[in-house]
Amino acid sequence: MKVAIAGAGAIGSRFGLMLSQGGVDVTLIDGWKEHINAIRENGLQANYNGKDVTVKLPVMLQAEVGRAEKFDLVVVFTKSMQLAQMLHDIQGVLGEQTKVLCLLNGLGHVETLEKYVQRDNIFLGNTMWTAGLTGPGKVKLFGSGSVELENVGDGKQDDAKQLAEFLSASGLNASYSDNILYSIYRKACVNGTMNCLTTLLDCNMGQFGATSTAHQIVVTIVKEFAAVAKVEKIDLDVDELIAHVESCYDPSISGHYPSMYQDLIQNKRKTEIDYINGAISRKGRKYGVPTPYCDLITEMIHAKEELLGAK
Ligand SMILES: NC(=O)C1=CN([C@@H]2O[C@H](COP(=O)(O)OP(=O)(O)OC[C@H]3O[C@@H](n4cnc5c(N)ncnc54)[C@H](OP(=O)(O)O)[C@@H]3O)[C@@H](O)[C@H]2O)C=CC1
Ligand SMILES: CC(C)(CO)C(=O)C(=O)O
Repeated sequence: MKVAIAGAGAIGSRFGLMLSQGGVDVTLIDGWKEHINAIRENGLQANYNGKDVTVKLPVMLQAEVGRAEKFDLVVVFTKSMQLAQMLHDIQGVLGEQTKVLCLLNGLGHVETLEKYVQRDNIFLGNTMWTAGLTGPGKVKLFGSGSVELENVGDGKQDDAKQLAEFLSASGLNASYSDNILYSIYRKACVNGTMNCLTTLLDCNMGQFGATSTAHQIVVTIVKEFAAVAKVEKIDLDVDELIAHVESCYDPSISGHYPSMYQDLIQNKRKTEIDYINGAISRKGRKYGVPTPYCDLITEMIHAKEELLGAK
């Protein structure tokens, strides 16, 4: 299977590396010139579970994708606000049969995907793998993770199951979910707590979890997500979700600085807050459900973006 990772930042690079080590023909596509040039010249350099590994992978600059050979599978891994542009730029390598798997954090990506990809070819999911960029062409990868995915098109369950098996063959620990909207909300609860709180408090997940107020803040935010999801007929199991969020304090991943922290604190880049807590605030307003913590967090992250001059 010929695979492209469209959006080969931190987590896209992890997937590229693991698939390549699993023997898959994988190409990285990204818009960041220095990053793509560094991988082209020196390979993708990873500190992978404490060992230095270099992997030679074909790369393409997003703006130069053109009409190269079609891929069988494209895994999109841009930031939420870059998704539409990426899908626009890679049209030339999407064939009639090309499956597009979206594992971005956040809510509302199907609407964007459907503007560029036929519904039958869209697969949606999320991942608990972690990754961090340490410079152009360089990533730090540790810990373990998982992927959950489902078909968006009717009757494409078998394709989704095969896709999960295909990813698992490279160690990505993927499974088919028959209720991916539930899983996406479940993952959004992790991002709606860990990502914004570590960013506002300038700490990693374990350090946040060790504070005396962590549990109460997590409980309140998860309850806001659950109240909004309920209006959409998705019944979140609040206790299980709190335990799931708090599994981020496990020593195997507690040292991770979430992707929002990497964006704003490390790289002074704008965040995905409007697709996470901001999405809950908007939905809450629409449905008449109060979401005071998500409202405040969204405003505070935007204020911090302004203070740090994020681009
Ligand atoms: N990192 C993680 O551990 C996880 C991330 N996710 C999700 O996956 C998606 C992708 O996230 P992630 O891989 O972290 O994103 P990254 O920020 O690492 O990469 C996304 C894009 O941002 C641009 N970019 C990143 N850093 C720089 C820089 N220093 N200078 C210039 N451009 C840069 C690049 O594209 P361009 O130049 O075109 O802007 C890159 O493709 C998001 O939805 C995220 O929430 C999900 C699970 C875990
Ligand atoms: C859950 C977590 C924190 C790591 O998978 C993540 O999704 C992120 O860093 O954005």
